[in-house]
Amino acid sequence: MSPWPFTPSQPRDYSLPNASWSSEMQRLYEHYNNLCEMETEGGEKIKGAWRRLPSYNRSLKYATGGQCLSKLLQGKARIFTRNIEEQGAGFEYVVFVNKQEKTCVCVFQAGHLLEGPPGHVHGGAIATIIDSVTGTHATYLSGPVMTANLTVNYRSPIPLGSVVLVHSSLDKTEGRKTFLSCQVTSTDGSKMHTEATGIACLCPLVWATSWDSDGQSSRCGDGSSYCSERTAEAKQSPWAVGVLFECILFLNDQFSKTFTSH
Ligand SMILES: CCCCCCCCCCCCCC(=O)SCCNC(=O)CCNC(=O)[C@H](O)C(C)(C)COP(=O)(O)OP(=O)(O)OC[C@H]1O[C@@H](n2cnc3c(N)ncnc32)[C@H](O)[C@@H]1OP(=O)(O)O
Repeated sequence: MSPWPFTPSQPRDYSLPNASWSSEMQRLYEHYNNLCEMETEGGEKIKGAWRRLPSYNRSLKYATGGQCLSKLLQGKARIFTRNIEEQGAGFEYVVFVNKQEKTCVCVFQAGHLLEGPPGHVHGGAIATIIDSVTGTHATYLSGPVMTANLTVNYRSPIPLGSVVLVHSSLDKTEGRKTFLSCQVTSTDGSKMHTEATGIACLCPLVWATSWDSDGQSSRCGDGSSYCSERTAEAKQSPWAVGVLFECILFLNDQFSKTFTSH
């Protein structure tokens, strides 16, 4: 690892396969990944309806130029679902979105550190993956959001180590609010594990950016007019605002350390 924080490099994408993925996880990854690209009759490769979204371990890495800055400014902060170093021990997941249908699916393998009831996944961990998937989906559709409401109904326990599908769909948008429904099911769809609804609210301060139709760069999706206005603002200064925000957090952190050490 370079000691110099400004060395440009690609951030690690945690949604790519690793050795801990079970054959079922790998199979579903390949299934949805194949839907991201289609072959025409002439053998030409074209984009399919689905996109795989990258996943990083620090929020600033999603912003333009954030890879360098995150090393300097985000200190020890980590995205909750990506903070367990051991592969396969925590949240292993990959998110795909379908822009046309405004749906999203996450293939989720729950590791042994997520235990709640013996041999089964903790309810808080289930709510966490639901919040992450609906939050990611709403960000893709509307722009950077905060979860305002999440209502979860647990229908049947999820065995530790198993692979499940987390489906998120858009119910409606209303001003700054994006209403989503979510179901966690077995991979063959025969068992309902969890159902949830959520309301995501566009952030008052647009400090980060979302993915474009390739699921890669930093632009808002085709959300409401509010979102379009925000997109225009975000395009002008997406990471300048982010840097300012992060600087405030960083200085705040440093001041806190100084005061608590005396
Ligand atoms: C982003 C790029 C990075 C991507 C990383 C992706 C990977 C990670 C993804 C991880 C994702 C993880 C995600 C996370 O974990 S986010 C962390 C958990 N969430 C929070 O901490 C949010 C805390 N709450 C707030 O900050 C504010 O309350 C918000 C911002 C939500 C609204 O406060 P704000 O002062 O701005 O606006 P407002 O009060 O005028 O309300 C606006 C509208 O919303 C309606 N309303 C408000 N609350 C509720 C409610 N409870 N039920 C129903 N409706 C509600 C309200 O009536 C109004 O409606 P209307 O009057 O306009 O009709």
